[in-house]
Amino acid sequence: MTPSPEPAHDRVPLAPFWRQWSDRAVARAPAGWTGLIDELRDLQDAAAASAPPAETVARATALLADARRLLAAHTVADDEQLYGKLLRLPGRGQTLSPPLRLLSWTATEIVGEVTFGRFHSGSNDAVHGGAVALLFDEALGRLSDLDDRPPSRTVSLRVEFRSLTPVGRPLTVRARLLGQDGRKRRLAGVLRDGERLCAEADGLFLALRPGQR
Ligand SMILES: CCCCCCCC(=O)SCCNC(=O)CCNC(=O)[C@H](O)C(C)(C)COP(=O)(O)OP(=O)(O)OC[C@H]1O[C@@H](n2cnc3c(N)ncnc32)[C@H](O)[C@@H]1OP(=O)(O)O
Repeated sequence: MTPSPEPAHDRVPLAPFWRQWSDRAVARAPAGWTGLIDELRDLQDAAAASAPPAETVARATALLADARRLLAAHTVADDEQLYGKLLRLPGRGQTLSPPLRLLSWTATEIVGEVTFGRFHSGSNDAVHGGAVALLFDEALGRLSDLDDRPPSRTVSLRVEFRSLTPVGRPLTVRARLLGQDGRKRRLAGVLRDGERLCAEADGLFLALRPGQR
C-alpha cells in the first residue's frame, strides 16, 4: 500500500469485512442521519458547558424526552443499527469518542486530527483520561484493521499521560503498527498538541478467527 496522494478520510481503504459493514449502514441510513449525530455531539458539548436557569432546564428536558421517545419507537437489534458504522466519515457516525479525521495513512501508520469538546473534559479544560484512552483505542483499532487485514479486537491498551490534553484545540494523533506475530498485532500511538506530547499508548490487538465476533 502506498501513501495516499490526496489525503482524505473518505478514501481510507477498508478491508472487505469493514467495507461491507459500513456500506450496508450507509445504504440503510435515512436522509439527515449524519446531521442528527452531529446535533447530538453538539448537544453533549452544550450540556457540558452550560449552567442554565430552571426554566431552560425544564424546557430542554421536555425537548430531549420528546426526541428520545421519537427515536426509541424505532429501536433495532445491534446488527441493524446505524450508529458508529459509517466508517468513511470522521467520527464514523457516533458520539462516544470525538471525531478522528484521518489525514494520511500507509499500511503501518496513520496520522489524524482530533478536537475534544467540553463533553470530554475531566476538569480545568483538560480532557478526561478515559476519553484519551478511548481515542487511542479508536486510532490504534483503525490502523490494526486497515487495508486487507482481518478484523481484530483490543486485548490490551496501556496509556501514559505525559501532560494535560487540552479541550477545544486540534490535536495530532499518530499510530504505528510495530509488528505482527500470528494473530497478535502490536501498535503504539502518540497524541500531541503542536510539538507538546500529551499522551502515548501501546496496545495489543488480536485478529479474530473466522466466525469469531
Ligand atoms: C473500526 C472501529 C475501530 C474501533 C476499535 C475498537 C476496538 C475495541 O475496543 S474491541 C472491544 C474491546 N475488546 C474486547 O472486548 C476483547 C475481549 N476479548 C475477547 O473477546 C477475546 O479475548 C478474543 C476474541 C479477542 C480472543 O479470544 P481467543 O481467540 O480465545 O484468544 P486466546 O486464545 O485467549 O488468545 C490468543 C493469544 O493472545 C494472547 N492474549 C490474549 N489476551 C491477551 C492480553 N490481554 N495480553 C497479552 N496476550 C493476550 C493469548 O495469551 C494467546 O497467546 P498464544 O497464542 O501465544 O497462546
